[in-house]
Amino acid sequence: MVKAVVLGAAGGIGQPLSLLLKCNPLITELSLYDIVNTPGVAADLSHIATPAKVVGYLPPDDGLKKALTGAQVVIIPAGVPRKPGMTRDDLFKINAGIVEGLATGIATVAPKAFVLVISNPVNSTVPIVAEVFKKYNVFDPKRIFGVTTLDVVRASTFVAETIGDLSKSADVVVPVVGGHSGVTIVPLLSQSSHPLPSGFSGEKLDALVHRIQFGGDEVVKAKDGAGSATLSMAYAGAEFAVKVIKALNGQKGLIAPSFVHLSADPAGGEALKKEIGTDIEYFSAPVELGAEGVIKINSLGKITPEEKKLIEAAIPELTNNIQTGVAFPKKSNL
Ligand SMILES: NC(=O)c1ccc[n+]([C@@H]2O[C@H](COP(=O)([O-])OP(=O)(O)OC[C@H]3O[C@@H](n4cnc5c(N)ncnc54)[C@H](O)[C@@H]3O)[C@@H](O)[C@H]2O)c1
Ligand SMILES: O=C(O)C[C@H](O)C(=O)O
Repeated sequence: MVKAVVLGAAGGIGQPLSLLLKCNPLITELSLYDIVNTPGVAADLSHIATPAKVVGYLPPDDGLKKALTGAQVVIIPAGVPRKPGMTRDDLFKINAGIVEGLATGIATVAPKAFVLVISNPVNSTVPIVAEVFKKYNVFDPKRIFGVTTLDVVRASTFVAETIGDLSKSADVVVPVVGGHSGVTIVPLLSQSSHPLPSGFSGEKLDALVHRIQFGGDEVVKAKDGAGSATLSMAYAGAEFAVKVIKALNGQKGLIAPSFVHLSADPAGGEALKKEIGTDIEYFSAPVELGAEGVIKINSLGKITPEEKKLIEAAIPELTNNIQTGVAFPKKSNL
């Protein structure tokens, strides 16, 4: 019996994500919350012949509280998306307050739930959720995840394209670490389960790294003002959520990169901090999942000098994004 909740469920990501969750038989209750349209989305999904009972909630009559009551997994795709010319950081002004409000709801109603943050800028919104949870004395770093799975999905697809065999894309595994925006996205292509063609180096390799780092821009540009990635994000979000739910149900050996507070690791993430050469608070790294959340944060493994440079280049922006997120709830009156 698993109750999953989508906050922002009527949006571009929220609807297809809710569809994929409704299709997963591991979920028995699916609550959809948004400031608009959730009764319709829920009625529509509720006709699908799968186990989950779907209910839609709106803000009046304690809708958020009702949606969250008894939740084990809460996924947050609420917030505004980018338009061409914007960075993810440009979304902070609006999305920080939205995420803070929703995090307050979770901290007070379902403080033990696993929280999966999709709303951008992820490098800052995850620290906002953590700070709100600290405010309410319910912070458990093992249960708060920034969803960076879309970067992993893109890396698999683009590597399969490079190899010239898209049929392999679902099998290609490439760890992507760091954060979720531009240069903070660091694909460890040297660890790809499917090696790149021989001689694939220099400018070609740089171009592939760049495409993974800035894959979001491709979609924003193509959508031409109508938003950013929604369908691929729903796919990626459902993939990560299902892994978390399987771990919650006792399945062992599940590992996925996620942007987490490094104190989620029993050893405080000290080994990872040494590997990346900095005392940063949050980082996306492969985490081992268990019934209580993060069991441990894995080592990045053997990385090339070029990948080390990419990590070094990621740290200043990442540090800045994290500080912006950490500072936000302290300044707010919520
Ligand atoms: N982590 C990632 O990899 C990733 C990928 C794609 C998009 N995103 C981010 O996800 C967010 C959502 O993108 P989208 O395309 O679905 O946007 P969208 O505008 O289509 O949908 C957002 C939804 O959030 C709802 N919402 C706004 N305020 C709310 C509140 N206070 N409570 C509940 N719901 C609220 C809106 O009503 C809307 O339905 C954006 O911030 C986007 O940048 C992240
Ligand atoms: O690019 C965006 O703004 C959305 C998302 O973060 C993405 O990577 O597609």
